[in-house]
Amino acid sequence: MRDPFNPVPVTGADESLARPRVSPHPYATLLAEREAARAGATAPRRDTLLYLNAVSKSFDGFKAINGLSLVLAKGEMRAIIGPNGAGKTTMMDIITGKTRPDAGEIFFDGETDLTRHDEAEIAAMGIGRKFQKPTVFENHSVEDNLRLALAGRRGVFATLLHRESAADRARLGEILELTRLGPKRASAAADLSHGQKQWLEIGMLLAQDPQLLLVDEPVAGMTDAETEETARLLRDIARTRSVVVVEHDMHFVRELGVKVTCLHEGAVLAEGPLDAVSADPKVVEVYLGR
Ligand SMILES: Nc1ncnc2c1ncn2[C@@H]1O[C@H](COP(=O)(O)OP(=O)(O)OP(=O)(O)O)[C@@H](O)[C@H]1O
Repeated sequence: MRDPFNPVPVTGADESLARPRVSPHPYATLLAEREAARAGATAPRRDTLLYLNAVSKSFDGFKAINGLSLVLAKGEMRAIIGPNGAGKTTMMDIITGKTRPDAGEIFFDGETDLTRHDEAEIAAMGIGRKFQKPTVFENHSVEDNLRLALAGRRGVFATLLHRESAADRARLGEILELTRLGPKRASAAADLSHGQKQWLEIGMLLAQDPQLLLVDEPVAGMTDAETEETARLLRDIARTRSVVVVEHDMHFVRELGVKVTCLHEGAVLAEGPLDAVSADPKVVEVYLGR
């Protein structure tokens, strides 16, 4: 027979089911509410690859980054523009753990708090950074540069003992094709053009299979043809991973055809399609007022 005040049947097998229902303790209710609030607060960052909220960083009292908030979706490519000193490099330094922020939140892939990790850990998590100047091994062939990068995670001894697997060979072929360096695979890196060296370095980063690639002024010093090819290359890369590109060259940014964030004095001044951002009077003023 069922207890009319307790619809749970008394079976005897599980005594917990037989206990009468009581209202939760007010403290339990408070905890549940807090948990729900926390889940609500973290919901927006779950769908994002990179989440910066109210990030600040001062150098000797000067606010290089000042309440910067930025959200990058999984699989998104974003162009970051802004006049000299806007905080673009400092932002990249903070994301990659080279510089620690004074305040603010930075989450990677929804849940990982980047402010609790150092540079090496952040790189190992899948955030690759391409600096402006290419740093390839000049005396090695294109292929060997990529092989070293592919083997990078194994460590030096393991690399020396390692025999190239079919998977590595396939990946090498993919990266050569993606970076437009297939015909140059046997050439020494020293013999590549400036643009090709940049592509090789991008290929070396791809060998680490990053989820997020940060690229600092990739087309500085490139020919117009190389600049256009780099835009295509980055668009190809962004099919499988997220990319943040810092760039001054507006022709190149237009070629990328992605959402643009304009930084100024360490915060976001404007965000949206390039045409809208470049027509924004605030943006025009900071660029013309330089
Ligand atoms: N380590 C540091 N010590 C002191 N000041 C710094 C340091 N790093 C950056 N700054 C200052 O912070 C501000 C932002 O610099 P940052 O290099 O991030 O700008 P940027 O947008 O990358 O500029 P650019 O386009 O010229 O590379 C600048 O005023 C710079 O002088």
